[in-house]
Order: sequence, then structure tokens, then C-alpha cells
Amino acid sequence: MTNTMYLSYAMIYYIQRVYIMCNNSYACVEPTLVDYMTTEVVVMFVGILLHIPFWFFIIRVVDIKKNGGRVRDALKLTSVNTEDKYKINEEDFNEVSDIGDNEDQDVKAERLKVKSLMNCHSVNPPVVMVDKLHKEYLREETKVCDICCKSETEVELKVAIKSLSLAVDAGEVFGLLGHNGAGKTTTMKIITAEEAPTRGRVQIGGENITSNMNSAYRLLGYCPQHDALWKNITVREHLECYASIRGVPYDQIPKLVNMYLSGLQIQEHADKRASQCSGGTRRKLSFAMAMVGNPKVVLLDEPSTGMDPRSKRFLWDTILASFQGSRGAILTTHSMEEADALCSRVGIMVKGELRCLGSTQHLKNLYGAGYTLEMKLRGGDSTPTSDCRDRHSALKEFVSNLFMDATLQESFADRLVFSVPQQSVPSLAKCFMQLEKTKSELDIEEYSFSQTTLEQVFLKFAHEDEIHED
Ligand SMILES: Nc1ncnc2c1ncn2[C@@H]1O[C@H](COP(=O)(O)OP(=O)(O)OP(=O)(O)O)[C@@H](O)[C@H]1O
Repeated sequence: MTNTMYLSYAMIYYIQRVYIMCNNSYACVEPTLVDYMTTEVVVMFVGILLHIPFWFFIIRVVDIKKNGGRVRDALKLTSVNTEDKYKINEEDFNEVSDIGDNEDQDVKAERLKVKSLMNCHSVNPPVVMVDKLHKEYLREETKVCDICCKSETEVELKVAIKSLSLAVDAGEVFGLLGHNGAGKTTTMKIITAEEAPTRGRVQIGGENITSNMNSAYRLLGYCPQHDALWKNITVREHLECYASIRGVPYDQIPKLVNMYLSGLQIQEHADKRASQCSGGTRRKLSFAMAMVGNPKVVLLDEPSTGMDPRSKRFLWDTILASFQGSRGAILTTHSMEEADALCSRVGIMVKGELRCLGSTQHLKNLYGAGYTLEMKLRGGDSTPTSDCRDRHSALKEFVSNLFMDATLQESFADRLVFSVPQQSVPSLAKCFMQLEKTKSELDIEEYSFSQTTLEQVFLKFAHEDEIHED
């Protein structure tokens, strides 16, 4: 009675038994519906009917737990899941606003762009569009009271994504950056319908993922953060399977699969089962599975984690060559170097909120401190002698004459680091000429003059966040 499959097979068996017994009996010509209603058939039928509410309840519990709800919510007939209390109709949706007053100008412009695109049916819609995406989880926390020796369960609301609006155009690789727990993976999971949003809309290639799920997901490739592979299938078979699903002509599959195997340096593991492969090989396979068959949109969640430098180079080259024309991608990474090299635009998320958006150069200009000038004196040692102090003073004087508002950031024996604001550098050519001219005069062994890196911009947002917390 407990096995649902057994019940349906058993019912077919008992129906067939009635039919065979009737055939073997001279008295029976053709069995009627009443003949089929034997005790066994009726019991099996009732058993199947009882299983429907049972399995419905189990699936409801799993769904509610997955969305961060409580098991007791499954018993409530009025509320389908935790999302329901936040559900709003389409008209109210446009009015809902949990956007702060200090919203960044670029983030605001993107939100307005998404709003207008959502309301008109463009011929060339963005490859991915998310509109006011919001995700809340309910977390149960058990707190123990030492005095009264009782434990209490408190339910805490955790906002994982806060009103995220984003449009990724064709030909673009959009970098979603943020510290651990910022909400990048949750965003990816909602786009792939692995998680349901509390509210918000998602379109892939102009197709709404809720109403046109089939057409939307035909366009999508996904490299999840945690490799989703079949344990007993080989590396080659994984790629062949995905190439077939994506409609690669049968005769071209071996060549395509070999291209990915050799590019990612995993030919020697091609016939190993996924469970026998190392973490790095599995990561490479996940990337290849997302890319094979050229899907129009690809979501890459930290694809290069654990890859060796040569394979990383192949990954970068493939990404740079692939997302041109009508294709686009969203990439999450913790490597600022990777984001700088691959992404046409990046957005930095802090605690589920998009805090800035634009090309890497734009963000460096807007949020960067300008330039960093690092100088190393010839023949210096770590002893602060009077000669050393004189040389330092001469160097500081030279830098303050060259750049008006330059400030000394670090000074250690033979090494000095200055921060130079953007507006203090009218011409890079003149600066380098002056530095070269004075190099031997001031005994400078080497120097570097570099612009703010994306990493510094990223750290600025992380730092601001820490200050707010304090
Ligand atoms: N199923 C869940 N239940 C409760 N909270 C969750 C759940 N999934 C994610 N969260 C919370 O949502 C927030 C965002 O998590 P998410 O995994 O999206 O971060 P991330 O930016 O991808 O981090 P990482 O860089 O470490 O992958 C985190 O605070 C996380 O604890």
C-alpha cells in the first residue's frame, strides 16, 4: 500500500487477470466494467486515490522548505507558500518600492530603462531582463534562555535580493560582483527558476520565464556554482548529451566535444566517470556543458574557480569570442582581474542591493581614488638615517610640486607610496616626462604610476558596508 508505483502496476495486473480468466472460461464472453470491479482492483484504485493528497502534501512541504518557509505553513489552506503574503497583482507591482533615497544614478537609470522595456515589446529585447527582483527567506533560529532553561524558536526574515533591476544586452558579458552572501547565486537561481522570487519578473530573450517557460529556457546555458553532473556518466558522454539536446547536428558532435576537451586540457579524463574526476576537471566540464551548442544566453556562476592558469586562459578566450552579436552572458566572479578582462559592464551587489553599475572604466573614474604613485629609492636599507630622511623630503617636495593634492600613504625606508587625485593629473604624458627627468636626480631606482584598480573600487563598497554595520 505504501509504494505508489506498486499500486498502479498491481491494478493493471488484477485487471489483466480478470480478462485472462474470462478468456479461459466458456461462461464468460466479454468482461464488463462490473466484472473488472473485483475487491483487489477496488482496493488498489482507492490506494492510488489516497496517495494523491499524501504526495501533494510531501511536495508542498519540500517546496515550502526550499523557499525558506516553515513546515507548519503546509497545513494552512489559505496560504500556498511563504511567497503568498508578498504576492501582489501586476498593477500594484509597479507601485511597490523599497528603493532607498540614496540610490546610485546609474542603478536608477538602469531601473528606469528596465521599466520602459518591460512595458513595450521591443524587436531586439535584452537577452536577460530582471525587473524589481526581490527575494526573502524565512530563517528559523533556536535561542536558548540560560535563566529559564527554555529554548525558543525565532523566525527571522532575511532579504537576499532587494529590488534588483537589470538588463543585459546582446553582445554583452555582465559581471555580477559582490562579497560572500551578497545575493549573486540567488539571482542566478531565480533566473534559472531553481528558486521562486518573492516578487519581481524575469525575461530571457524577451520571453517571460513564468508564462513562456519552454521558449525561455531553450535559449539558456547555465554553469552553476556547484557542479551538477551525473555520477556514472563519463565526461565525453556529458558533453555529447548536452550537444544533442542543444540541437548540434549529429556528425558535428565529436569534433565539437573534442574541441572543448582539448581546449580545457581534459582529453585524458574524457572517458572517466564524473565521480572519478577532480574538482577542477568537474568545473571545466560544467563550463563546457553550459557553452556547448552556443545557447543565446549563458549564466556563469564562478566558472573559473579551481582551474589552472592555462585552462583559465582558454575559458577567458572562449567567453571573449562567444558573446558577440546576438549572444550575452552574466558572470559572477570573485576575481577582479577576470571581471576587468571579460565584462563589458559590471554591477557590485552589497547585501542583496545593486550599489553601482557601469563599465569597469566608468566605475574606476567615478569611485576610484585616482592614481597611485609608488617609488623605490636606490640603495636604501631599512635603517632610517639622516641621509635617508633628506632623500625622502626631496622626493615629497618633488611629488607635491608635480601633483597638487597628492598625499603620502605609506613610507618605509626606500619605498614611498602616494595617492594622487584624478584632477591633479592634467596630462599623463607630462607626468611621465617629469618622472623620467627626475629619476636619476633623486636617485629613484624604479617607480610605478597606476590607475585605481577595480579591486579598490570593490573594497570601497565592502568597507562602506562595514562602517554602516558598526
Ligand atoms: N535557502 C536559503 N535559506 C535561507 N537563506 C538563504 C538561502 N539561500 C541563500 N540564503 C541567504 O541569502 C544570502 C545570499 O546568498 P547567495 O548564495 O546568493 O550569496 P552569493 O553572493 O552567491 O555568495 P557566494 O559568493 O558565497 O556564492 C545569504 O545571506 C544566504 O545566507
